[in-house]
Amino acid sequence: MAVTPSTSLLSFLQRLQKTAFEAFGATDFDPKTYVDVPLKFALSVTEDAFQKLPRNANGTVAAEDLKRFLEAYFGGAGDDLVHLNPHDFVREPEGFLPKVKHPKVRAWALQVHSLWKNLTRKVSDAVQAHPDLHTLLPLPGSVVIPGSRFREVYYWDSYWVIRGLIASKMHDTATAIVTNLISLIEQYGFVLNGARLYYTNRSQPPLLSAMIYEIYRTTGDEELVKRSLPALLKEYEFWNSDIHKVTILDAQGCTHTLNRYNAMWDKPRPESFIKDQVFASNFSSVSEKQQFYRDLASAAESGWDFSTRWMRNPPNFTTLATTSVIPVDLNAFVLGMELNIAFFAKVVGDNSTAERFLENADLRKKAMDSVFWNANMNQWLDYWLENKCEEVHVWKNGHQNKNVFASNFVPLWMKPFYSDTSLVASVVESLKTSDLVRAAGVATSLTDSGQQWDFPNGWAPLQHMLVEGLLKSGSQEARSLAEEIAIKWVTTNYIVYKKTGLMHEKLDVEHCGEFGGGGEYVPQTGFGWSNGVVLAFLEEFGWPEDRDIEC
Ligand SMILES: OC[C@H]1O[C@H](O[C@H]2O[C@H](CO)[C@@H](O)[C@H](O)[C@H]2O)[C@H](O)[C@@H](O)[C@@H]1O
Repeated sequence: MAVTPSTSLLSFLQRLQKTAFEAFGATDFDPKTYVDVPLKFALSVTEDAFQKLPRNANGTVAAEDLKRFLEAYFGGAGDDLVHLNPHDFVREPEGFLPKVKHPKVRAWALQVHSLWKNLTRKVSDAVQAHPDLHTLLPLPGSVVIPGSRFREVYYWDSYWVIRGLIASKMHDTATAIVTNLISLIEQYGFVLNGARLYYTNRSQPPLLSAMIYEIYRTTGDEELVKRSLPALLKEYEFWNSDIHKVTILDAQGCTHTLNRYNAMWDKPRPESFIKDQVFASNFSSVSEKQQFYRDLASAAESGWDFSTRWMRNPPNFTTLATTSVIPVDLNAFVLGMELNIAFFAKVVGDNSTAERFLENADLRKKAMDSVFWNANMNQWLDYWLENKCEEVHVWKNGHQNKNVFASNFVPLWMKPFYSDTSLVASVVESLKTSDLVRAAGVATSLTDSGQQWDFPNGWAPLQHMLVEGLLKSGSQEARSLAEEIAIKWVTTNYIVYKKTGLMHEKLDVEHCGEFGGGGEYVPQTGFGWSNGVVLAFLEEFGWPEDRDIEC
């Protein structure tokens, strides 16, 4: 199985992380900080000084000594990404959110819009000059980061950041993000989870073609389409290579090819090294540990890190088996990629590529109908593989995951599904009665596991995909449900912002006006995709003067 080699810089920073954990203790400890800090001197010099630190009998370093060492030998985490004033930012762009009439909501939307200034960064010249001293990867253009501990650009977050930037009329900043992601494909063959050395072993939900589609739809930038197409074809190969590909023989005897998440990593994630090792200590053999680490990193590749969606026996975390799941949403995203590539190929006049990708999309649609669709629940369900090593898996009814997740409705975001009127009617009914739609938005799942991609958390990207899918269907009932969800989501973001002065990464959809929690790090603020989705919803639905905004 493919594994990306580790580097001596990462191995050293992992040792530093462990030493810091022992010296400073668990309270307020964020392991990611210690793999993000830039080195001031060559690795050999830094390692040498680290070796010479005084240690007590059990090998730990005193907190004061470690603090002094950190100050002398490292910059601050995030110092190597410098703030940048986006040149296309204006305080109130012409034509900004024309349907938002309520003065309070409009004033808040302008504040959210102004957050792009806080979140826009450029990789410092120091990284370009000495990449060996940084885990941050050099990028050609400006980026928009999610915020707080997420101080680098992320793949799928960027889609919703771009949707917000488009509402903010910041097309150049949006294009610069795409240019960076394309440069990652050129160098690594795929878009990384994020632009850090420790993310080079995995991707994230593939939405680059959707970003380019949205920018093209707004700007008509054919040049962008032309230079993106080769990179998209390369990315498509990555997702359809052996590690991500699964073949299924369905109940009618037809063979289908679908995709799964599968990170090229079988060690603890450097950014969460200690926690991963503690969980892996439940396994005795090396191969079991390696498989568990691969499944952890693959859950990170899915963007849903972590969730009962990937557990054989939820909520037991050590039963995580992401690579044994064929995920509904991933295949919907790849279907979208196929349609977008076909569209772009037409734009540049490459008709044979367009034809080929329309055929691929058609085959994937059939595969999704056959493997995921559950006509009793009127949802698309993830499929659990019995034995991952089989060349061809024989489809079995009992292997669909009957638990309800927001991802079970993501195919509705894609044209072949939202344009089927009778299908839409049954899916809308299913979503309404699913229990997912709560006081403040759509829940991620119905299981309160303590993991962040589960109940009661609601995430901006999930709200947006469902709302947009419902809207695009054109059905009146679907539109009403879309508007109901969007109003709930905007309201809870507004109230939380008024209470805390911040935009949050995830929200508690059971309680309007509360932010979310759970998972392996403290709740983060900033926050790229939340800002993007609020602006996109306000652009679409507006906010009338006579509608109060309260929980
Ligand atoms: O450090 C732990 C994990 O954090 C990231 O995941 C979460 O934040 C991302 C940025 O907003 C988001 O894209 C992802 O959906 C979140 O779950 C990171 O992507 C993981 O790889 C990392 O292990």
